[in-house]
Amino acid sequence: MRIDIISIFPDYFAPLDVSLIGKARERGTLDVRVHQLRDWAHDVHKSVDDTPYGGGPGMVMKPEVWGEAIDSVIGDGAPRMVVPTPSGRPFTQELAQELAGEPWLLFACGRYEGIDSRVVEEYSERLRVDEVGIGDYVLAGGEVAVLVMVEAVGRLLPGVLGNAQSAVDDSFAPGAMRNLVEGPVYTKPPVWRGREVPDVLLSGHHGKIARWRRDQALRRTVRNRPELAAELDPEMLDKHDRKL
Ligand SMILES: Nc1ccccc1-c1cnco1
Repeated sequence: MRIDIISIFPDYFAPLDVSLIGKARERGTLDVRVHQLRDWAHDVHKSVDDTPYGGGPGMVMKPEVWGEAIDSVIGDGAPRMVVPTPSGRPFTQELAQELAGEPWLLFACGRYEGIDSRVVEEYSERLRVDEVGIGDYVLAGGEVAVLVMVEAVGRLLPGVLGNAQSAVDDSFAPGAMRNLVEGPVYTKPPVWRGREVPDVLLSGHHGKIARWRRDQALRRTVRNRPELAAELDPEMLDKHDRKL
């Protein structure tokens, strides 16, 4: 997979040089290219934003600069374009799985009050463009959102995770864990400050362990994410005697 990121803060993406994503880049599984938007700003101040039409606070990123940058980066190609924005569709594990199936992604990182809306309009005629939010809070720019999305997508690519099974067991993963968060996890020592690991996990009985884990996942989902629990099959909740 190729990923292009256009931003006025390319250094924000240094974390993509390390850990899982860094190794996937070294192996060639992932080809991440970060571009400085200002390279396509031609005035002496390399300005990329201006005051919003209609007035109001903040600044809006200029369409000309973005148009030149995107045209230069994609050429005649047609990557799937993702624009992080607080007003976008929610980024979910399902969307991460979908994006992980794409051969080429282009992330357009806006800052300030956003990118002139004609940029999405322009490229929606030629590319699949998704405006995507990572949560209901305000960031200074899209860079952090892109880091979140690249990590969530990158770890789903073949060979990136040491054990492909863990992607299946992930919280929210489609299939058995859909609308469920993961339950508690434990490792050695078996007793720590007088606190013991649940016996079932030491039993070696895989069926019982699987049932216990699912029960714990249900309990935690009901406790921490009641809105997800509400989506679960009521039979599952009754069977596990779940009380909100
Ligand atoms: N607040 C923001 C500002 C700029 C670009 C993205 C965001 C964002 C994305 N998801 C939540 O917030």
